[in-house]
Amino acid sequence: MVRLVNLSIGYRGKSDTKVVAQGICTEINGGELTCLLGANGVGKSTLLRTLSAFQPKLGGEIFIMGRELGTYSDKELSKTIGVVLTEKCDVRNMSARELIGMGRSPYTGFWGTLDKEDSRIVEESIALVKIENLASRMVHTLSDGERQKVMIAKALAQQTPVIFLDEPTAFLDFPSKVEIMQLLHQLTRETGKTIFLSTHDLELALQIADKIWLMDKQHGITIGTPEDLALEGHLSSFFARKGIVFDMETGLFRIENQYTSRVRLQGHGQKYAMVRKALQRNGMLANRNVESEVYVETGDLTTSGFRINVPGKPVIEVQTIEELLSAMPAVLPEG
Ligand SMILES: Nc1ncnc2c1ncn2[C@@H]1O[C@H](COP(=O)(O)OP(=O)(O)OP(=O)(O)O)[C@@H](O)[C@H]1O
Repeated sequence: MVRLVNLSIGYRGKSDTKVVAQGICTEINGGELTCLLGANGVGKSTLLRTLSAFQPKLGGEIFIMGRELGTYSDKELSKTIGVVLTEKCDVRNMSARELIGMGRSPYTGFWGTLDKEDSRIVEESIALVKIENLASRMVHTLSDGERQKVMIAKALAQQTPVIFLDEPTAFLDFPSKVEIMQLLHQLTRETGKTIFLSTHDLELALQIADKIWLMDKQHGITIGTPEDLALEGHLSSFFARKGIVFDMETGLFRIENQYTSRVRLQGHGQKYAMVRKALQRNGMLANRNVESEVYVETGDLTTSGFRINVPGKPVIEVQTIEELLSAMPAVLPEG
């Protein structure tokens, strides 16, 4: 669907040229959700803007459905690529439904009058993004997240085979982030669309994307399924920062804890997992393999409370993890 041949992107100034990335040779497949990840300023927006023909490339070629981007007319382009960028659109006196209707403009006549079929597609797009409640609102009264959803609906109404989105989940609350990513993923599956988006929502991308592009100043762009990137060590090295570790078991990142003491746990299931999490968050390395004289019986969901066992002392029983956390420092030697 999208093929990049030796693409260079960046900014041509009057006296100098700023190259943001070069030598990009790769493809974006149809029917797949591809997520572009990278640190602030690495060039994600520049790449998306270049692929959307909003800014000129520095060199190389961009083929969209077999044709070089430069050979498309504006009208052809608007029937081929739907774009959702981060720039705020300054529209006043227009309802969300009317703005979404503008997604139909490549198909309507000069006056932009929507026929029955256009209106049906607009309503369908509104329903897909689940913003029926926003459709009649004026665009300038919407919150950032609400407006973002409207822009996504507009891109859907445009019915293009390719959609590029720059940080579509940036302003959304967590359930909306998940919903939008799932919707985009489902669209690639059901309609064979090519959807390429940039995001800082790492965890979500790793769980939902078919392909991940890691963009990095040092290595350029590394591409693969989230799982291949994990196995090949790209994810851990890409996000190698103090305090962040890639957990191979879950395939997700977690915050590294600094442990000052250790304690053995006995138990299983959810209660075991939550006790482990709480103790580790508080600097106590805790699991069933740790060797320590003091140990905590977490029990399971059929038992109540938690039991702290200290050699030579009566068992301490507590009811909540909060109580457990306050009791532990007094019974646990450091180190
Ligand atoms: N108009 C411009 N002229 C010159 N340089 C620019 C211009 N716009 C952006 N840049 C620079 O290009 C580089 C890439 O910026 P870009 O906005 O593409 O990064 P990004 O990966 O999208 O970042 P973020 O995650 O913060 O949105 C940065 O160094 C930025 O300062």
